[in-house]
Amino acid sequence: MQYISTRGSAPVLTFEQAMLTGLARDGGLYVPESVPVMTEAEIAALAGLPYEEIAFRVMRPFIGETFTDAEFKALIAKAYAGFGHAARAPLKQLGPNHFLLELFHGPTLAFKDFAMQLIGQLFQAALGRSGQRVTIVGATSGDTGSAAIEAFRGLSNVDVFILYPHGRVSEVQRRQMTTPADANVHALAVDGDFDTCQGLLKDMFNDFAFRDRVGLAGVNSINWARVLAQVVYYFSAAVSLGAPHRAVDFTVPTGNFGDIFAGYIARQMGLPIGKLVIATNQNDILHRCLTTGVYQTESVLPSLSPSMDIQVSSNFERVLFDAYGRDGAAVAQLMNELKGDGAFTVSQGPLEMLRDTFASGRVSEEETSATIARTLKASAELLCPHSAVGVAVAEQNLGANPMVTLATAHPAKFPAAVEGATGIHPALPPRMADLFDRPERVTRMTGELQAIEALILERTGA
Ligand SMILES: Cc1ncc(COP(=O)(O)O)c(C=O)c1O
Ligand SMILES: N[C@@H](CCOP(=O)(O)O)C(=O)O
Repeated sequence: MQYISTRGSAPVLTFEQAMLTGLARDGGLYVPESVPVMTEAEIAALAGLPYEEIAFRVMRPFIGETFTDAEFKALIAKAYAGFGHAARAPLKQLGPNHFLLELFHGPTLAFKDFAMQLIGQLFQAALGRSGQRVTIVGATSGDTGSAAIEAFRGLSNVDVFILYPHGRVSEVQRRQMTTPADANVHALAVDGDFDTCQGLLKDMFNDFAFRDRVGLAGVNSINWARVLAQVVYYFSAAVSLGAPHRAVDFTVPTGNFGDIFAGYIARQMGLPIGKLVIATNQNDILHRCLTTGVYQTESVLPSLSPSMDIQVSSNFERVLFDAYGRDGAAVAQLMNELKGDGAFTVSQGPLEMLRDTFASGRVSEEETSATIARTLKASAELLCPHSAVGVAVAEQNLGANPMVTLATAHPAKFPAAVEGATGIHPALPPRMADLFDRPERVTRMTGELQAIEALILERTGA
């Protein structure tokens, strides 16, 4: 299995190289050269298996020779051992044909743990045998950062720097990033929004001298391994609802487009997914793009669902690559327009492909609150605001197939939004009960690239 860049002019890599590389050197994102397809019998055989075994069977064809089967199974087992639910990703029924996939039973209470706990293991194994040292830099709107810190804290061959937008993450998210005492963890509060942080990260990857000097690695969903690990729960959910013998629809609260892109890959692998629905908050660039054909950035509006306050959805590039017939030059041209003008127009053929592949919907702040309140009343399920965006859009898209909405975070990560909607203050799990008593450690930064690079060089001694 080989990996190619969406911009067509970076070296072709193995799974291990793509995982450790993050962003391609031509600025593109790595994707598999071709997506392996599972037969109907292979998919049917997943029903009833433990999550870890499904993970092994779904991901194995993508990893090539990087790990033996026994090694890979052991790493998967370690990755999910700390989850607080035996099913890892349990399904709850919300209505006659509507299910919630709870993805928040990992150590940091968000879906990011599914991929981050695994790539923590994969990085350790790969770096352990090569003796290499890396500097992980991540951009976060709140959840990726805490999941990355949890997965990499305390490791001797990794430093982890997390850039988050100052004042734009929830207090629980901030404390999850600023309270770990490990010397290899560095939380940086940056003036700006998530797009500022992600832009800085991409600039670091494009600064080859810096990138090579610090051994830069990325754990955002620009890293293919992140997407791959997220493909698994589409399979586990769908087979428990009758796939491959019937199709299942999914609605995904969407920001950086990594999670829904994982659903797109699951469908390409042969999983019968009917509708694949993008749910956005008021930062609705993806919904507008599908509706009008124009991908036009606007300023990011702070919302009740801050982790989705994103305008530059990195993984959209991956689906554009397919929509443009895997023409890397055409994708590079669109991305240059985006960088220069803040917008691009999708041509007619690719737009039709996108519209055939995805449905979409946008949810206002009022609807988000109302959905949290309504769902609690109807189903006794307390939703986080991101999951509420998903449920609201899913309800507009219910059809004959079972609909699964991804519940991407635990309500206790966003107590103000949940309390505002329901009057209930969601409690953190007991293991995190002292989060507000732990001392914080954070460095405030302006959004200046050179200053951040200088700080990373100084802290790593590179
Ligand atoms: C809680 C939550 N829901 C949804 C999303 C959106 O996911 P994605 O960026 O993969 O589209 C995020 C951030 O990524 C998140 O943290
Ligand atoms: N919502 C995310 C934004 C970054 O997404 P990623 O999946 O690309 O890491 C966050 O919580 O940080």
